[in-house]
Amino acid sequence: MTRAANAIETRELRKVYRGRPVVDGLTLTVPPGEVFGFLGPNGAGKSTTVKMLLGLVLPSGGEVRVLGGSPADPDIRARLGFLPEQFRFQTWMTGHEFLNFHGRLAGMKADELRTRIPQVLDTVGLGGRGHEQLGGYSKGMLQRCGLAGAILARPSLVFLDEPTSALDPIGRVEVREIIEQLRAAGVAVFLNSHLLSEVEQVCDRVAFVRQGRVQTQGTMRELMGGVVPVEIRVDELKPGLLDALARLGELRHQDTNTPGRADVEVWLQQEDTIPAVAQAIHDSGARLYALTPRRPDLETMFLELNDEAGGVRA
Ligand SMILES: Nc1ncnc2c1ncn2[C@@H]1O[C@H](COP(=O)(O)OP(=O)(O)OP(=O)(O)O)[C@@H](O)[C@H]1O
Repeated sequence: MTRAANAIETRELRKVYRGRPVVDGLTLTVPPGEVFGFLGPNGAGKSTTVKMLLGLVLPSGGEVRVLGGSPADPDIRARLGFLPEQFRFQTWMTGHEFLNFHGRLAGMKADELRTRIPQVLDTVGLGGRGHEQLGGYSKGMLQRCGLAGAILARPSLVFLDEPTSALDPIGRVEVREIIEQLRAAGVAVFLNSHLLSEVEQVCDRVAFVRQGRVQTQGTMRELMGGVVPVEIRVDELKPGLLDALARLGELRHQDTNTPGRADVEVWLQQEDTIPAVAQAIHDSGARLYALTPRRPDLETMFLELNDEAGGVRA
């Protein structure tokens, strides 16, 4: 372990429920101050992993360290923030009381909370609403309040589980800005979200997990480097054209439902193959109307990985 401890380190982490491994040898490293996206299909073991990282669930095997120590250590726990996906609030409390309660549980002093609570309410866009009862908050306001609770005690590592699921587009942008601020302040963020475009915009690195194992992880650039989807529109699929395209890349989609028009999507391994695609179309005698390389995005990557693994869900 280096002196500047990683925010998260797991090695061969396992959790077995009723004889079935749901986290199955998961190895991850998240350096301090990094925004890390944790992605995977439903049932992949993401929440179970987060619970082990927070010390809420005991691993069946392997190692887990957060902020250089054990998540069971109260001093380490005091430096963790957590916004669960399904939060339950005491509806009779005001926003301010809720934060005060959580702040006291985290060991914060009354003096500090008096200045810190209005600050975090402002940060999450609830400035001036702290005196209202949570029972009267909208879903989005509750989620904002939960986020305020997660960052209240100035944690070094924050877990955000679907932090924008209840928010409108403006709220989503605001949460992204809060995540950027956390990064700038050196706080590591472990983000679990099905909104891939959101993850793409904010994360330094992502890991794809499937059936309890990390399938791939890397920076956005590393992950996106591998494949170039190209959309092609021709007047008709002349004989041999599909075969020729299949030799150049992987055919992912075709649509010949509209008379006088055929759409094909082919995934190439490298940009340099694009001229050969144009040549193959020309050689087939088809008329070319569009040849559009798409910048690969996380969604493409996600679907590709899911397909490779057989697309079976846990
Ligand atoms: N306490 C438990 N007892 C038994 N099985 C469990 C328990 N918690 C989770 N599981 C099982 O472990 C598997 C992984 O669940 P987990 O909630 O970690 O997945 P996830 O990746 O977070 O899914 P989602 O994206 O749907 O939230 C699922 O098959 C689930 O049924």
